[in-house]
Amino acid sequence: MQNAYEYVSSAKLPTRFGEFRIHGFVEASGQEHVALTYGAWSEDDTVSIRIHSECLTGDALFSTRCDCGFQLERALQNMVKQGSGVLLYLRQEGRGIGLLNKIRAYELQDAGMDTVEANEHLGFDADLRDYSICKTMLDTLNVKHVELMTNNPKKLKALKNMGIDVVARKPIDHGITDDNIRYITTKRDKLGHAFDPHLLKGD
Ligand SMILES: Nc1nc2c(ncn2[C@@H]2O[C@H](COP(=O)(O)OP(=O)(O)OP(=O)(O)O)[C@@H](O)[C@H]2O)c(=O)[nH]1
Repeated sequence: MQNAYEYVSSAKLPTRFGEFRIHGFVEASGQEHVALTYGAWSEDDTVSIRIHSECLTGDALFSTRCDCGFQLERALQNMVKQGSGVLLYLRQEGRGIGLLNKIRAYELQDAGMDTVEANEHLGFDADLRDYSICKTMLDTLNVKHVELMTNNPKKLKALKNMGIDVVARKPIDHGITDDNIRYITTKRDKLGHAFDPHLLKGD
């Protein structure tokens, strides 16, 4: 493989929400990522996108410890409702520390630490994610102008730094539960996420 990131192949992906296409990408390290697309656009259009980092527990195992699964579902539903959109699904589990380290971090959180303290106790930064593959993915999918579904300012900054025109941010305040309210307020207070204060009034 000559480039740091490469497109591999695409196929139909029917889902419970509608029929998407799935596009595979690989890093030089061998790490695999996927994008889902719904509908069609041209280069001048602003496309609604979600960049979502892997969360096996939330996305596939129905966990309510975090808001990940709720946001993933809402993002796909939004794309279908709007008639088009792109999901960049990045395989950087646990904000980059990996699945088993996330479970170690959960054990520390069960004993009283917050999500940032737990990462740091394990010797990791609070957030180890890298968004550089998004440029290859968006270029391959002919997306130049985006509306990003996120509450995370780091994702907006990363896209702008790689030359993507971020036209707007669309909040994705979905899936706040009693189980994840501390996780969400810690994201707001320590990681800089934007949340509608009305949704967090009970914290
Ligand atoms: N280390 C760690 N990672 C977690 C924890 N809970 C969830 N995660 C991970 O956090 C990441 C959340 O990713 P996203 O949903 O893309 O993004 P976000 O930073 O919350 O930003 P939004 O776009 O606003 O949702 C996933 O990789 C999850 O696996 C936790 O307690 N500790």
